[in-house]
Amino acid sequence: MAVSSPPLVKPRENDWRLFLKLIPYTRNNRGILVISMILLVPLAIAGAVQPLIIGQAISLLREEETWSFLNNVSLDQGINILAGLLLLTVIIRLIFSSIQGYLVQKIGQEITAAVREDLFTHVTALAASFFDRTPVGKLVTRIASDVEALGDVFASGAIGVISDFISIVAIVVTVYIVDWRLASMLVLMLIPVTALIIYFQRQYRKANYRAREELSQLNSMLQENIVGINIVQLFRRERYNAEMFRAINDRYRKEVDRTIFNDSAISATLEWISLVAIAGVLWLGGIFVLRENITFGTLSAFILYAQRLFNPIRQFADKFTMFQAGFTAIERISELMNEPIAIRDSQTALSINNQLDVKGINKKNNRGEIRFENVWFGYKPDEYVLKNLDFTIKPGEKVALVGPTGAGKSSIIRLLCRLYEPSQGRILIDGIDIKDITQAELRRYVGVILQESFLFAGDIKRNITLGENYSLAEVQQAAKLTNIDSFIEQLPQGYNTQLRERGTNLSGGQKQLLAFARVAIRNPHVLVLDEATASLDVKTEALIQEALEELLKDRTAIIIAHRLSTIRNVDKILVLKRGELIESGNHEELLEQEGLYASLYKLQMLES
Ligand SMILES: Nc1ncnc2c1ncn2[C@@H]1O[C@H](COP(=O)(O)OP(=O)(O)OP(=O)(O)O)[C@@H](O)[C@H]1O
Repeated sequence: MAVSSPPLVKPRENDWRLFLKLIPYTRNNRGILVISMILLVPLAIAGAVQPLIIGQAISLLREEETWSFLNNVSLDQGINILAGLLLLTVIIRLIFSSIQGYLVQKIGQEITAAVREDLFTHVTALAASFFDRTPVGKLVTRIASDVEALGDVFASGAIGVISDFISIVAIVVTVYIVDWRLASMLVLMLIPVTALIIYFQRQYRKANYRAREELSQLNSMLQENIVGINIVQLFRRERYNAEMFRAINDRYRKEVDRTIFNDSAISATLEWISLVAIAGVLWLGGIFVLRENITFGTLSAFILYAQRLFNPIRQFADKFTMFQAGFTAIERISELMNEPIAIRDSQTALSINNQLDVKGINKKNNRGEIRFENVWFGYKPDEYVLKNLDFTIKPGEKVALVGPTGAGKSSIIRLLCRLYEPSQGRILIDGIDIKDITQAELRRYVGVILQESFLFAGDIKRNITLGENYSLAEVQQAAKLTNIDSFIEQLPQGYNTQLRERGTNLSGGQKQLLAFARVAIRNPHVLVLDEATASLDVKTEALIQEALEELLKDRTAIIIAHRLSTIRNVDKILVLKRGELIESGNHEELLEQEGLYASLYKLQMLES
């Protein structure tokens, strides 16, 4: 359980480059995207002319110079026309902004859904070694809340920023048309504001990245404690773990505090500067009015502009903070997306389909041969757990792997199924390097039953078919073949009995029985049992052994068992010690050799 402070990972990729990664996701929504962009133009224009109309109304009342078409109408009529125009701009903004808001949210949701889907597909394709080093909570945070943060960017930010930008441009252009001197003063004030905002944004971004990292840790710890709740409670680790949780929680809170500080600093700067801008306009504009350079109406319009100019900037800044959070999210998501899929189907594998002849049409006599050719393997480079393994298992042969804990038995199975790849050497099935076989084909050919099988939430039938297209009759037949049909039928709803997540409403042995049916239905040519019967009681084990004899007929089998009495009848026993193959032969031969196997066997006999 890692509780140390995560290293500060500085944002590496250029923000806009990160953003460009999302462009392919807009493919299906280009039409809507274009419409929502077009709607921004009338929205910005309607917003920019409002202060002008109000300025004109004041000028009209003060009998100053106004737009020419107002000269020919009475004061009443003029005010009515201006009020009507103002109302029109309000209605345009109201209607267009709601349509635009809806469209943008819609695109945002679609993009996030697509990103989430891609991420899920990618993560599930990653090799076992990736999952060895990545905490589950971290992955869940990335797929769930980072993608959500990205969604926020689109839902309320992305197009909004463009909209704010267009509003700022529309206002700047309008003020320059009305009076360039006052306009220049306003624009000059934007420079220090922008500099300050950029500074606070940067700080925000860093703090936000750290906050997300801390959140990942928080979720990892939470997830670990929930999954391991039995151990936590049995060993009374509640207070100790709560203390660790408090430490991570505290670090998370501090980082979030920092983001809030920077966010508030931006709002405060803008609040302050917009007041200064209004004061500036009043001061300079007041001088111009006294010199009769400009009208009262123009001055009023400028005061409104000063206020309005900083409004979109404030929103711009607000959204920018959201953007920064979004960039952090994209960065973390793309880190995950860039994680290479270490074990891929090779071109050879893809080009020659059905090499292993899963259905067994061609190579009837030579099926299920396994060969390890000088195989070396380590989970970490240069720390070999399997050393120079070289053996052949003939078609139809039943072989047991025996050896002390940590000898490397399970690692052999993981290599055979290509969950990991050998550091050196080759593994061949029926004479074909497993690298040249698609993973789908290989895993169909080799059926594995582990000591503990994982069950998914859903019914029994689905836990056997795992979503593949098997009929109920086939499921029943597989259950019958493994002698577990009567167990399933006595469950309240038979094959439709709902299982809870991880199969918590079944006993360890019952879960194991389902695992047998799950493999039997797939009819693999090579069967691997990794301590598969260890959690069964003697009676059930006998039942399964009987079924196994049936199941193992004409198939190659590799059996790992600590109880040596269960493997006495196999054709060959391979004895491993610290990753090396030290003995091989059948039970009698090995007893005669009086090596490790003989001593292990005698020890177990004495115990029993
Ligand atoms: N995912 C992993 N990452 C790093 N090291 C691992 C990993 N899995 C196993 N090991 C190490 O590899 C060695 C062989 O483990 P393996 O599980 O193959 O042994 P085993 O013979 O099946 O043991 P057991 O009988 O206890 O199941 C052990 O020293 C173990 O610590």
